Amino acid sequence: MKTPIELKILDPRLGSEWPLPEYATPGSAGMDLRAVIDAPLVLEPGQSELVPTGMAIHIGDASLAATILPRSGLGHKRGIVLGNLVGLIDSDYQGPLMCSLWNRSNQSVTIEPGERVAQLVFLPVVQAAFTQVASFDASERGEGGFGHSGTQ
Ligand SMILES: O=c1ccn([C@H]2C[C@H](O)[C@@H](COP(=O)(O)OP(=O)(O)OP(=O)(O)O)O2)c(=O)[nH]1
Ligand SMILES: [Mg+2]
Repeated sequence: MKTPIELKILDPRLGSEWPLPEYATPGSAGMDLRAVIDAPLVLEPGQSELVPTGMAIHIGDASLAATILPRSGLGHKRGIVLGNLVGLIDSDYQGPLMCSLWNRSNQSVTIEPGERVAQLVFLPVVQAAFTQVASFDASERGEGGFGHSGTQ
C-alpha cells in the first residue's frame, strides 16, 4: 500500500516533457528526481550547485520524512553525489525540492536538463522526547565506540 503524499508541480515541463518521479520497479525504494534546469549545467571538479527538481512536496506527517540520496551509477561512475551527502526533507517543508549536486570527480561533468540526478526515499521517523538522567543502567558496550570492537 502506497502512502499518499501531496506534490506541487513548480515547472510545467515536469509531468509533460519529463515524467513525474515514479518507482521504476515494484520493489524500488527510491524514485528518481530530475534536474529541472533550462540549459546543460557544467560542473567543474569540486564544484557543487543547487539544482531545482521542478516540484514541491508536503509530507504533512511528523512520523514520515524523505531523504534525497545519490544515484549509484552517477555517483560511482561519474562522481556526481550530493553536496550535503544526504538531503533530509522535513515533514513540514513546503518549499521547492532542491538537490545539491557535487562533482567529486577530477573531470568536468555536464548535467542535461531533465536528467535523473538523485533519488527520493520516504522513511518512517520517530521523534524523541529526552528524559534527563544522571547515570545510565549498565549496558554491554558501555562507553566503548569508534572502533572499540575491532575490525575482524
Ligand atoms: O537536499 C535537500 C535538503 C533539504 N531540502 C529542504 C527540505 C528541508 O526540510 C529543508 C531544510 O533542510 P535542513 O534542515 O537539512 O537544512 P538547514 O540548513 O538546517 O536549514 P533550516 O534552517 O531551514 O532547517 O530544506 C531540500 O530541498 N533538499
Ligand atoms: Mg534544519
